[in-house]
Amino acid sequence: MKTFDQLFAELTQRQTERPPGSATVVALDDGVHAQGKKVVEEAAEVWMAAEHESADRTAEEVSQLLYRVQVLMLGKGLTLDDVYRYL
Ligand SMILES: N=c1c2ncn([C@@H]3O[C@H](COP(=O)(O)OP(=O)(O)OP(=O)(O)O)[C@@H](O)[C@H]3O)c2ncn1[C@@H]1O[C@H](COP(=O)(O)O)[C@@H](O)[C@H]1O
Repeated sequence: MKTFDQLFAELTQRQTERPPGSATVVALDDGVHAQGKKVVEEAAEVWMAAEHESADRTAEEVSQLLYRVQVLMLGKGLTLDDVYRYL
């Protein structure tokens, strides 16, 4: 189990260290256009799960959306503080 901030720290490390076999490294190399499409795709899956599936399936889709949002943030060069200052 990990928090949003812990996942972001882990993905930041992936971006810096670029270990082989990392899905995040591949997603970052795909660029912001592909990263944005993944955000939209996962957002739609969250919506569909919320309307038609269980709470647990919805939670799983939300976790994937959070992951995709973090990848896009890293792709765009954003930090957590860049976002948190608007909350
Ligand atoms: N939380 C995630 C995570 N969520 C999603 N994904 C990636 O997203 C893929 C699924 O996306 P798809 O668009 O193919 O999903 P889909 O076909 O819509 O699948 P469903 O939504 O139908 O399940 C997975 O196979 C992973 O590659 C993730 N990849 C990595 N993480 C975490 O990120 C960290 C770093 O991972 P690595 O970079 O792989 O080391 C680790 O803590 C991982 O647990």
